[in-house]
Amino acid sequence: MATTGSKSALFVCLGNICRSPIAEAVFRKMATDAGVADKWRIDSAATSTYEIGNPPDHRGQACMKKHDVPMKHVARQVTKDDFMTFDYILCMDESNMSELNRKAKAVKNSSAKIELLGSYDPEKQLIINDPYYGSDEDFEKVYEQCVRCCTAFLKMNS
Ligand SMILES: N#Cc1ccccc1-c1cc(NCCCN2CCCCC2)c2ccccc2n1
Repeated sequence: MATTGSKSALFVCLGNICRSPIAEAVFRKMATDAGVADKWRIDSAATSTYEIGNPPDHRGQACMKKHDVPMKHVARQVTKDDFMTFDYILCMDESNMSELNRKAKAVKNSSAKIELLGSYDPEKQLIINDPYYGSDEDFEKVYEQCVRCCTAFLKMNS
């Protein structure tokens, strides 16, 4: 019997051009491949205003093309509405977490569960580090961590 429950996940990082669009795209491909994409609202956002309106970083685009994962996103900053409408807000590091918790305090009825995406990693790599000043290798590590974490997160919510 088809379940009607729909769920929602917002992936967040500092600029929404490196880590969170990769996580969003990886999770969307997994949900699609599992035949449950229509049950999910999936998006990504930034804690900062640094890159609003920009596409994902070219190094991340190259990484995703290499792994045949479609990625199409325009950077945006997290909104008060996000805290009221998403079930999960999944972020990358402690700085994202503290910034999100600070923002959530200013939202009257914030209901989203704010968690580190890395808390789902079976290899226990809790933090997904910012690759902005890094190499293609660092983007590959972000991708591998997102695959492990999104696999576990989808399984837990299926
Ligand atoms: N900040 C920091 C930081 C610290 C350690 C490691 C990486 C970063 C870092 C720096 C970025 N943009 C350069 C500075 C931006 N300007 C900072 C001052 C206000 C005006 C904007 C990033 C942009 C997009 C995604 C991730 C980024 N991450």
